[in-house]
Amino acid sequence: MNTPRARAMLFMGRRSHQSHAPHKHSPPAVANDLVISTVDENSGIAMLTMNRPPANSLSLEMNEALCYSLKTVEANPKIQSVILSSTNPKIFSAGLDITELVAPDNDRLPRFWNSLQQVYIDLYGSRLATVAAIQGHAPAAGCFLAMSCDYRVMSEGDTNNDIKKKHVPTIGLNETQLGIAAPPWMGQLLVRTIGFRQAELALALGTLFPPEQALSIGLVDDIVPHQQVESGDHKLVDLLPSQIKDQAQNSLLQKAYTQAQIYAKIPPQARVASKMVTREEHIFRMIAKRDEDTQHFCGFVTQKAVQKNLTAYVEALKNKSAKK
Ligand SMILES: CC/C=C\C/C=C\CCC/C=C/CC(=O)SCCNC(=O)CCNC(=O)[C@H](O)C(C)(C)COP(=O)(O)OP(=O)(O)OC[C@H]1O[C@@H](n2cnc3c(N)ncnc32)[C@H](O)[C@@H]1OP(=O)(O)O
Repeated sequence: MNTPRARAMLFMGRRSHQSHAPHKHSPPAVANDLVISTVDENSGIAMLTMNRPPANSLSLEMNEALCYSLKTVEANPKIQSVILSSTNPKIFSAGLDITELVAPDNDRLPRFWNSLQQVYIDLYGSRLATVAAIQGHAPAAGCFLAMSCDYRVMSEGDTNNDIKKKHVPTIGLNETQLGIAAPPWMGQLLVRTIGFRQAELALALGTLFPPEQALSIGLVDDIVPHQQVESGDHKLVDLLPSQIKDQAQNSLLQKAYTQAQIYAKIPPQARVASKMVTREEHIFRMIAKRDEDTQHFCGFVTQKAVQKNLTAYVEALKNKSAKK
């Protein structure tokens, strides 16, 4: 697998194993509205908008929809950049769908984990320039999605004095707060993003960072004030479906779009080659340990003590939501 040809194919949007019979890790071709895809061939920019209410949590189907949408956009040679965003103004993604982990089905659990691994392989190794537009919370695997992109722009949130309207999003790998640990490849992604010591602290404490702190440690590349702008000055907004059009008229997506334009102007071969330099080793190391990682995950999650923690956590989430 780790040959020059396999490496090049990974980053050119094709997987070396796809030329053979369907591989057990290949996500099935799914088409649904869990991820809304908007493509503007004139600018070379596309947008994938996560649309799984209430929290864009990552279920098996959501992971498959993300991979499918990304691959479909990648197959269009006119597209060079993609923006990853959310239809929920307050949540980018709440991370793994915790209900997948509670009293799991023996057959579905490894398929679920494989689908998450595939999101990492496809997104972190995409030939496209990827920009995360983080409008709301991005805990755990929500943070992982953002870290798998090339650039992260985060909204400062609504710091309105009215406490009811106030909303400050946070981002980070908070797994230890749930009594679980981020898998090695996810934790390593944090190390690669913010450096060893900051990551060591953040992983142990399960820190969720508000936008300014996230910027200061390099977890995001830019933050923008929460504000509406009069109108989009780019064509992509005009193409968006009505359900996200209003939301798109904001400074966050404008900024993400500007960054996507900057990437789209770089000669693609050079941009992709430079991405390979920093990412291929990490991706291939994960692929080599993929089955081991799945076994470890399934063994860990099905432990009695872990099940007890997770059940209590889901209960607490539901109670909190019911009290609103
Ligand atoms: C060495 C170790 C090797 C292997 C390890 C093995 C295994 C470990 C696996 C580790 C990987 C973990 C990665 C993860 O992603 S774990 C998931 C972590 N996610 C969270 O902790 C986020 C939980 N959610 C929240 O904190 C809040 O919901 C949030 C801040 C995102 C938004 O808050 P808000 O107040 O706006 O909304 P809520 O009312 O809380 O929620 C709205 C509804 O959404 C449901 N919800 C929220 N999050 C999830 C989720 N992650 N999964 C499923 N459902 C979720 C919530 O229940 C509400 O639903 P309703 O009750 O209204 O129906």
